[in-house]
Amino acid sequence: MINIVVLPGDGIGPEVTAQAVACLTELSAERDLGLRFSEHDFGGVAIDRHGLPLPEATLEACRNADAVILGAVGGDKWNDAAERPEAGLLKLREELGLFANLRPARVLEALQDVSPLRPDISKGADILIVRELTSGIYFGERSSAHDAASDVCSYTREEIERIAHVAFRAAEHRRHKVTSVDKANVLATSKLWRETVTEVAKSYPGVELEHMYVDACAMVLITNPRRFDVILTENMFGDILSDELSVIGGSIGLLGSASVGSGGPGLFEPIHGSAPQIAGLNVANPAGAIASAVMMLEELGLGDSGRLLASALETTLLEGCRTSDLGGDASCSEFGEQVRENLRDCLSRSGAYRELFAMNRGLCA
Ligand SMILES: NC(=O)C1=CN([C@@H]2O[C@H](COP(=O)(O)OP(=O)(O)OC[C@H]3O[C@@H](n4cnc5c(N)ncnc54)[C@H](O)[C@@H]3O)[C@@H](O)[C@H]2O)C=CC1
Ligand SMILES: CC(C)CC(=O)C(=O)O
Ligand SMILES: [Mg+2]
Repeated sequence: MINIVVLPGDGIGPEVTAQAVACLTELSAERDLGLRFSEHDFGGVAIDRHGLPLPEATLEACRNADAVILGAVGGDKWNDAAERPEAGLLKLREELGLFANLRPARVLEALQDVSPLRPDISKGADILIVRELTSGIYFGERSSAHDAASDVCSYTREEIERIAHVAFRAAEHRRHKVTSVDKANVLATSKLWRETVTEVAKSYPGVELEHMYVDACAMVLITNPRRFDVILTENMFGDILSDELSVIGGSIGLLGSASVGSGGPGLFEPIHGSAPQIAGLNVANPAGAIASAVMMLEELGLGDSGRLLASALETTLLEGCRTSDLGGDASCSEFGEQVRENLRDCLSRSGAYRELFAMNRGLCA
């Protein structure tokens, strides 16, 4: 049995996670994966029901899980809460030791027409952002008085080393290039970042390292995205750059992510937020949540099943099924149902192949 905790969260979170979980449920039944799901309160909905965004029971369930699926949290409704929903998310990432956030993005041929960039600029762009997730300014001390406020940004060498290793290892399986993004012309943390990444790079002679300032990177992402393979960066820069990157491929609704770290359960969530303006309308794009489910299957060692789901998702987009963020009129649930339809197709073809291989093996024995 594989125990998956589902945290639907707020806004469009429940709508998109429902589609991802429905895909996984079908896949699990067909391939006998033994996935078992349990839902828990998290974010604004947990503030309403329990007075805080990350109740102890939810945290305990996550700690005991094999993987955690999250929708998104937050919304203006909780602006004045003692602890905001987003604070619960930071705490969950920290408690689970999830220091590495992997955010892959590709410009799919099927969606080239919705990329805001000219095809000669964006065609074939394929980038992995490796974002440090449990340190930096989001985790530093905060102070706030009537006329002044401060947020402290700090990094240790060890925190930079471990995330740098993740990026270099990923690049070894991709196109062998890491662009480390910082603001080392100004920030002390960035100077340490650059020095440490340069040192770590020596252990990966087959991977090219370049350094780039974050302001320049924001510009190059939209003028020449194909020059990037793996982008390695700190927490806040990675948060901002990944939203920018998502638009190159058509919509923020497309991107999934995996947060992993110290060997416990990973957290799998789309990169977008709770999009309160479109919540409850059944129009959100669930592709990012489904892409996160694909990453979860890979992380659980179920890569074959992950590839089937990825293929069903890509076929759905190829067929022209699109939610409104991509200029289409499919609803969130219609898009999810189409992915499942294509998944059934992939499953029956993979079943036929399995039978054929078994027959071949029999013939060759
Ligand atoms: N991981 C998380 O739980 C995150 C939570 N948030 C929270 O979400 C709330 C809203 O934040 P925003 O800045 O508005 O960011 P957002 O990502 O929720 O929305 C930005 C824009 O993208 C659109 N959008 C987002 N996801 C979409 C989808 N799946 N399909 C179609 N359109 C989509 C929204 O309608 C909006 O126009 C805030 O409370 C914020 O703190 C923001 C980012 C991540
Ligand atoms: C609470 C925020 C840091 C969430 C967010 O924007 C993200 O992780 O992308
Ligand atoms: Mg973000």
